[in-house]
Amino acid sequence: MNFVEYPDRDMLAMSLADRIASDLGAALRHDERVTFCVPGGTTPGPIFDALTAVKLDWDRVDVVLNDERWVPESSPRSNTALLRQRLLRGHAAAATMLPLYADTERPEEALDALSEALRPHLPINVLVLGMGADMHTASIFPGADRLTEALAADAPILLPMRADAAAEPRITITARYLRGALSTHVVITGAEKREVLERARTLSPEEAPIAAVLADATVHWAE
Ligand SMILES: O=C(O)[C@H](O)[C@@H](O)[C@H](O)[C@H](O)COP(=O)(O)O
Repeated sequence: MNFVEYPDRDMLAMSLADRIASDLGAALRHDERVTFCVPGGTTPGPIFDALTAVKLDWDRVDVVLNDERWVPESSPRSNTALLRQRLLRGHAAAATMLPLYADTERPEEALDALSEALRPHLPINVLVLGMGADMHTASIFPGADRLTEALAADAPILLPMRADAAAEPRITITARYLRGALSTHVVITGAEKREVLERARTLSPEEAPIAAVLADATVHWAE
């Protein structure tokens, strides 16, 4: 694991956006289409804002979320809506969003269709992940109902996930396919998450799901 510390959150957002742009640019030189997988939640907004100003062949980039809350796009908790509002704008408006939500009551009903839509876009070229203070990443939560399956070496691409810490059912890319990414950046802010991340390094993925992806990751942190 590499750890990079920034003087403040603005610097983190600008520097990480540069780094992501350079990873995407390198991938675009090799591949006709490139998969860029990003977190929802509150941390990545400023990084998305910075990326919208970057000139790239965005029309060859497919963007997909790490995970989604099973809520319609009209909900303030929709990560899909966050992507539309903060990432798919400016230059990045030319990118294609791969769906991680469908208008069904339960994620189980849409699982096969969403998995098949994602399959041709794997492996992920550039992966950005967040982490919760409980050490979850994507929607792989400690204590979640399908945690062991989501961490398994033979896991499917996507799994539905329910956990006490998650307000609604979720759908998540499993650890196997997150670990398959060609470049991985974890973005965290604040003193608490830094301590939590250090502790996670000493724990198993069952206890600390973020530990499943740290080996090849660069962690980006600002107070
Ligand atoms: O849908 C989500 O919530 C995310 O994809 C999730 O994995 C997120 O990255 C962490 O929960 C951190 O969230 P914050 O950035 O809001 O702390």
